[in-house]
Amino acid sequence: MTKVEVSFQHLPTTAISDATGGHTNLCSTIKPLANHFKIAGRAVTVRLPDGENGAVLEAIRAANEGDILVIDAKGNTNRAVAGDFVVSLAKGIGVQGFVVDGVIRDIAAIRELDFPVFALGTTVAAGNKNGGGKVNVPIAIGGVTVHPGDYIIGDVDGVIVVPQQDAEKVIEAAEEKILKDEKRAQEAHVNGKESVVAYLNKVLGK
Ligand SMILES: O=C([O-])CC(=O)C(=O)O
Repeated sequence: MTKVEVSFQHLPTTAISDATGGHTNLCSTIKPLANHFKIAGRAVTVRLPDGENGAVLEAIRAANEGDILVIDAKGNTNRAVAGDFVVSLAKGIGVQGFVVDGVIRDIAAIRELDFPVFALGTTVAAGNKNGGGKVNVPIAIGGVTVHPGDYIIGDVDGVIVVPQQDAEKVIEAAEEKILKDEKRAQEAHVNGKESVVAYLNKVLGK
């Protein structure tokens, strides 16, 4: 794993969002399907025709260990982009998780596989298999453009895209923000109620 990947695995999404100004946070309707799901890795992108899911298999074949499949399913909530079988294939080759502007099925089995999926929700219906779709092209998902190889970081607070070329400066800014927040918490709590009041007076003015 690279130094950048290790850093993203340890940084909270909130600090990364503060560092990026929140401009590349996915729409909050894309949620982890279990609260403990956490991902940080590089994007393999998938663009699906509405209601289709065949290209997900091509993306799994193209992925390297630790990659995250980021799937533009056009917001379709009637047809699953994957179920537990497809997820088991992805897990089998070391894919870290899925981020989907759409839905999946077999959620109980996927939770049992402990495979992180971030999605709009679930459905019972399989996706259509008429073909089409593209792997590793620029996509738009949750209001954000994602290029293949961009960093994707997600947890229960949400999902963020960090363009490859911005990664190092975002990590630096996020680390600075964490230190600043720690200093602020220390100042506000060092001496019980008295220091909380002093902090509020400082911020709000007397
Ligand atoms: O075939 C599908 O659409 C997905 C599916 O059910 C599975 O992966 O188990």
